[in-house]
Amino acid sequence: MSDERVRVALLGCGTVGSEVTRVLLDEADELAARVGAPVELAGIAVRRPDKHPELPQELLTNDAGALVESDVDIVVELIGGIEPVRGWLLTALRKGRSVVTANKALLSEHSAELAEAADLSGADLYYEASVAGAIPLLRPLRESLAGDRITRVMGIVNGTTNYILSAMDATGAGYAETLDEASRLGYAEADPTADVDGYDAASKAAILASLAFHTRVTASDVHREGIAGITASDIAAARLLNRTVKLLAICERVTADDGTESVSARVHPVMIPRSHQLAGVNGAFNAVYVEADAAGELMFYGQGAGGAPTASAVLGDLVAAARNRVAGGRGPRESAHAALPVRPMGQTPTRYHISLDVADRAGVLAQVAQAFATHDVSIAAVRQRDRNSTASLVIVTHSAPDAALRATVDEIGKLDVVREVVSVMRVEGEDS
Ligand SMILES: NC(=O)c1ccc[n+]([C@@H]2O[C@H](COP(=O)([O-])OP(=O)(O)OC[C@H]3O[C@@H](n4cnc5c(N)ncnc54)[C@H](O)[C@@H]3O)[C@@H](O)[C@H]2O)c1
Ligand SMILES: N[C@@H](CCO)C(=O)O
Ligand code: NA
Repeated sequence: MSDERVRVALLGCGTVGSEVTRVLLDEADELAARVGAPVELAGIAVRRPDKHPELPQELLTNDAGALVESDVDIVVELIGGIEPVRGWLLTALRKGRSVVTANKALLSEHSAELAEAADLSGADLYYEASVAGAIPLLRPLRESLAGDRITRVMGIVNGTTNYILSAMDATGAGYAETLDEASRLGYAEADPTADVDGYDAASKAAILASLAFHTRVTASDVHREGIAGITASDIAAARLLNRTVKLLAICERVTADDGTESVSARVHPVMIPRSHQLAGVNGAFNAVYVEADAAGELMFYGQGAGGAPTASAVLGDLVAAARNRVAGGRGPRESAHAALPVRPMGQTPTRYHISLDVADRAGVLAQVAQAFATHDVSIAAVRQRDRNSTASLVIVTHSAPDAALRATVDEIGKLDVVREVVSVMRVEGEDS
């Protein structure tokens, strides 16, 4: 074992940081054996040192900037958000300190400048915990699949919304009470609207698309819809079709007829059949499918949120960065050489489920069908149920550009014969 110590600065000691601290202090010998040198916690930046009587007081500081500037080898950032963290991590990387972070908000907007700073100094930048918590997913994309051609990455990447949707589906539980419970369990972001409105999942989709397609994709490139608009009617409509509702991140390599390639990245609620493997992913669990030319279909499943699971991914990165310090060498650099354009959502092929209450009289179905024909949207299935003077129509379309599907829904909503558009949602997967 090397005598040289690997000195670690920890920024933030909340849900994830406290678990990382516990392992660093309690498992120091084990970590040293794995790294090949002692891993020393040089300091912990917290907002209020007096609020942390449980931590070794000599390690605490409220000056994260000074800790980053001090004589450390690796900075582990578990504060979250963009500023002031971005400045601290750029400083760390420029000074040659390796960075380990769980901060998807920052990476999905600023990974290019962080990667460039890391390249200039030869430091490592690791962020496995930023997507799908404990699940090893970024390392497989960056390393194991580096020789393959990935065509699709699709999955459940937000534990908070999955927890809420699972509860709504299973028990009809209310939205607010379920969100409170997700926060209490440590799944939700400091501002849970980041989860509920899909920002967190969109950040993760940007990171996944960037790695899968060797292209810089930022969160603002990702089409984003959250779950705040999901109603009991949507859940009931899904149930009638033997489907359930999940918030999915979908990243695809799209090849046009002329062979040119682009990237589509989106986050939105989706109805999937109950027989679909993602339908059985409940609570704060995440699951991500990866499709690649040679590997075929791969599935990654596990705990996507929570202090201990996320700390597992952080510590794995910390060991990797520490090993590089001891043995020399670097982890994988940013790979963005493909630089594919991002396809706008309107041009992305999707399929819709539309549930309507319509007047129960002759010619209604023809008017509704005409709206689909006008926008060149082909219908895959129609189901009608009568209720007194109203009929309920459930329509599932074939794949069409999302803009055409939206225009169809708008037009249907304006028809006199349509009493109510009960539920509109995209669908994935075939009914068995
Ligand atoms: N909780 C999870 O399940 C989870 C999972 C994956 C990734 N993440 C990410 O991990 C990071 C941390 O998440 P968390 O859940 O532990 O958040 P948290 O809010 O529990 O912890 C963040 C801590 O940082 C502290 N902090 C804020 N400003 C500070 C400053 N200037 N100096 C020092 N400390 C400061 C806060 O007081 C808080 O204790 C975020 O980027 C989050 O997105 C969290
Ligand atoms: N708030 C995030 C934490 C994990 O990144 C979630 O609910 O999935
Ligand atoms: Na992960």
